[in-house]
Amino acid sequence: MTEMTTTLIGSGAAKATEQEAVRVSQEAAGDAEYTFSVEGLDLFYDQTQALKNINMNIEKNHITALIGPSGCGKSTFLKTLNRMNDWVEGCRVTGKIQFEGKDIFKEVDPLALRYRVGMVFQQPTPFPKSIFENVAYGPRIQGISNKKELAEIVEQSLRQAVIWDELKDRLNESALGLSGGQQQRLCIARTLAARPSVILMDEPTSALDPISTQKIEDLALELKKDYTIVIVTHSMQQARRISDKTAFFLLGELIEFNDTVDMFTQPSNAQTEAYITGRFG
Ligand SMILES: Nc1ncnc2c1ncn2[C@@H]1O[C@H](COP(=O)(O)OP(=O)(O)OP(=O)(O)O)[C@@H](O)[C@H]1O
Repeated sequence: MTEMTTTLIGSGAAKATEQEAVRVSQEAAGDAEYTFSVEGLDLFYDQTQALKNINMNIEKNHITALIGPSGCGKSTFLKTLNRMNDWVEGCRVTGKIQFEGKDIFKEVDPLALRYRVGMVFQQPTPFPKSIFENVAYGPRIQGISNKKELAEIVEQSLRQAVIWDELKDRLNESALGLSGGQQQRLCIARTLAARPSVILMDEPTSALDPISTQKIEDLALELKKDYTIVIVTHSMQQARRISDKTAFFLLGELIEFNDTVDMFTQPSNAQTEAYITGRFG
C-alpha cells in the first residue's frame, strides 16, 4: 500500500529532466492489460474520507463514464488518476493505482504522468494568448522550439479536435474571443498537443449549449479510437450515448461498475436503479 502526503511536486524540474521523463513514460506505455488498475483506493481530505476502497480497471480505447449525485467523489477520483490532488493541502491517498502497468505513486514522475493523462475541465480554460500559442504551449514546455514542428503539431491537434476549419484563419487571434463551445474544443486540442494517451473530462459539456455538447460528444467518440477517455457527467443521457462502461459512485463508494448498456437496462444494485431512474440525485 502506498501512503502519499501531498505536496507540490516537481514544479521546479529542469526542462531536460521533464522531457526525459515524458519520453521514458511514452516508451514504457507497454502492453499493460488496462490503462488504469485501481486497487483499494482510499482518499482523505484531512479527516474526511472522500473515496472508500475503490477497485476498478479502466480499459484502453474505451469511454468510461463516472456518474453519481453531487459530492459522491467523481471529480476526486478523476483527479487522483493524474495526481492533480497532489496540489490539495491535507489530501492523503492510500491504495494503489497503476497506469499502463506502473504504480503512479512510486514508479511514475507526476509531471510526466500529467502529460500522458491530460485533463479537460467543466469551464473551458483557454490561456489569454493566441489560439496558436494555446495549443503550442504544451509542446513548447516539452522542449519543442522548431517553428515548423510546432505549426505541424498545432494543425494536427486542431484537426483532431475537429476545429481546424473554423480556426485556421484566426490562429493569431486571442483564444478568449471564441465561443464557449469553441473554447472547449480548443482546450481539447491543447490537451492532445501534449501527446497524452488518456483524456480525463470533468463535466466537459455542462457549461455548453446542446449543439456544442453534441460536437464534444461526437469528438469523444472519434477520439476513443486513439485515446482512453474517462468522463464525469451528470447527464444519464450523455453516459448512455457515449460511454462503453459506467461507474456509479455514492458517498465515496463505487456502488456498481459495468458495461453501460447493462447498467442502464439491468442494474444489479437497487441504489443504482434508483439513481438512474431519477428517484434521487
Ligand atoms: N479540495 C477539497 N478539500 C476538501 N474537501 C473536498 C475537496 N474537494 C472535494 N471535497 C469533498 O470531497 C467530497 C467529494 O467531492 P467531489 O467534488 O469529488 O464530488 P463530485 O461527485 O465530483 O461532486 P459534483 O458532482 O458536485 O462535482 C465532497 O464531500 C467534497 O466536499
